Amino acid sequence: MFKFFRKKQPPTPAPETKTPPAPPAVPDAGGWGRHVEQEPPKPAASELPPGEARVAPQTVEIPAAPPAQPPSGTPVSAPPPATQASASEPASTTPAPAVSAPSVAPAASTAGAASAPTPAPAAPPAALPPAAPPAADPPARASTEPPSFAPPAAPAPAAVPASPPAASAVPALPTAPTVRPTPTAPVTTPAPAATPTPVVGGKPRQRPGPPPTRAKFEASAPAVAAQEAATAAKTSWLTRLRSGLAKTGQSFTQLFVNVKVDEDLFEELETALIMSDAGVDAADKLLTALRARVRKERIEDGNRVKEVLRELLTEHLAPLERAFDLDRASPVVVMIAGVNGAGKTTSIGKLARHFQNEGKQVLLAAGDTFRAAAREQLVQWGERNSVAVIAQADGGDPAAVAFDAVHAGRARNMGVVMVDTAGRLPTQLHLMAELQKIRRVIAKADADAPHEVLLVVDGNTGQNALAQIKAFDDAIGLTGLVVTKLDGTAKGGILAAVASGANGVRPVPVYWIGVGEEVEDLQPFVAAEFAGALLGGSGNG
Ligand SMILES: Nc1nc2c(ncn2[C@@H]2O[C@H](COP(=O)(O)OP(=O)(O)OP(=O)(O)O)[C@@H](O)[C@H]2O)c(=O)[nH]1
Repeated sequence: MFKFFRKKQPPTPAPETKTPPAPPAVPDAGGWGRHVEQEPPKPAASELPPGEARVAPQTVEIPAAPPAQPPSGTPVSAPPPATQASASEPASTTPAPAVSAPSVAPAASTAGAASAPTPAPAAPPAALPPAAPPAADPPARASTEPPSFAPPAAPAPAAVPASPPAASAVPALPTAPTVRPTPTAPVTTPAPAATPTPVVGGKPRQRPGPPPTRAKFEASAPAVAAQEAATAAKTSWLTRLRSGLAKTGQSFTQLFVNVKVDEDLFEELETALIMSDAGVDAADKLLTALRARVRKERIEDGNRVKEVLRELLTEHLAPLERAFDLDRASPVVVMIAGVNGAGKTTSIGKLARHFQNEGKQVLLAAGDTFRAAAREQLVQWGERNSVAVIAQADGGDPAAVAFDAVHAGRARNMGVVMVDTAGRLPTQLHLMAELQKIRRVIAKADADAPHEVLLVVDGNTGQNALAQIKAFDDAIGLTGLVVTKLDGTAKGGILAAVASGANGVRPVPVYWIGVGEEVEDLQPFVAAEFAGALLGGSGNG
């Protein structure tokens, strides 16, 4: 199904009702290409009049798909759909006809046609009839919601268009052809959360308090095996973390080789800290404390100085370490923001897996309605993890998507709802206002939400990350950070700068750090591990 979704359609006759000129086809329909910074395809939500007359394409649910497609032509014997939808949504979604494979594939065609918001996409359909504006009156969306639940369509587009969602007046997501011969078997999405098969550890997190540990990323198994697996995973993670931060680590390591402990060493350490993006404030603070310890303990051994520095750095970073509480609400609504290409969507995909491993059911909201590839990317992650995705066609209103997703998440007793948003620079004020609107609208669906507002920061951006954190924090009140790409040219010291509140930044907790593109490359931030890796030492497990 997803293959079909991804299939790029020639930008031609697809959605007839869609007024806006279909943007040119995106050269990179694979969905993984980094997109260029661009203007939004529509007036930012914030710019719309209060009654916002844009017709939001109807929100649809792109159900979780089974990882492997059945061989085409093979009738899929309907595994009694324990799907999310069936579990939580009553009759309407599960019904017999079984065949309906709407939203998804069509989304492909829609996406295909409209999936080219590359340069400066067209304005939204001005002429289309107004639809329930989420901002003005979000609750109204609920009525239009019943996101059609679609069993994954077979890849090959065939002739049988399935019944489309509700509103056909809206360009919405068309229907999905399906190949299946027998209408009996809803090739149903293997209910993700309900059936914690491959991915899931199954047991809810017993979290209160303790610092994050790696063990949780291991699937549950017999105790011993799980323990071993956890140990192996941890070792592997530390190795990756160290290798990600190797550049900085080496520069510190060299300083301590056969070194005489004197003022020259402190000066070199100060330079190394500043070069690592730790900033002057953090460097001063750390070295002042280090000098004091060296004096007090009469340390003359370079390795011991390094150990002490690691302890001090750990203490310095500790306030940023915080366990992510998955049990505080149901669902925990997580809004994710960041500049373009920071790694938001990828991180959401990884986190979805991690949360599943914690025994939580996850629902994703494709709130990046600006870049078609972003939605496809999210759907792909959803497919991998058997997680449903709430989406709209291109040009949809991200706030509406967020609203619908939170609403659906509550109705279905999801554990976590993660809302992706389009990348934006803090200087794009109208887009920052749009982000604020998304946050407000989420709160209309659930007064306590979003429970977490995370900023994804590319670790390679160095000191510029501080400006990003401050701007996003001012705009939407961050509750946490995800720092990605620490495996690249990142120097890692930026976290020390955050911890020291450099440049007026609030020391926002760092929930996760990423050192690669694989799921296991995103792990909870643990101050001691990070300090060890940054200094090129053996890190503290
Ligand atoms: N090396 C490395 N690459 C990463 C990491 N996290 C994300 N990426 C890659 O960064 C690229 C951009 O990631 P996305 O998730 O698309 O970023 P985004 O913030 O959603 O992008 P926009 O939607 O354009 O704003 C992708 O190629 C990811 O695979 C990481 O920790 N390390």
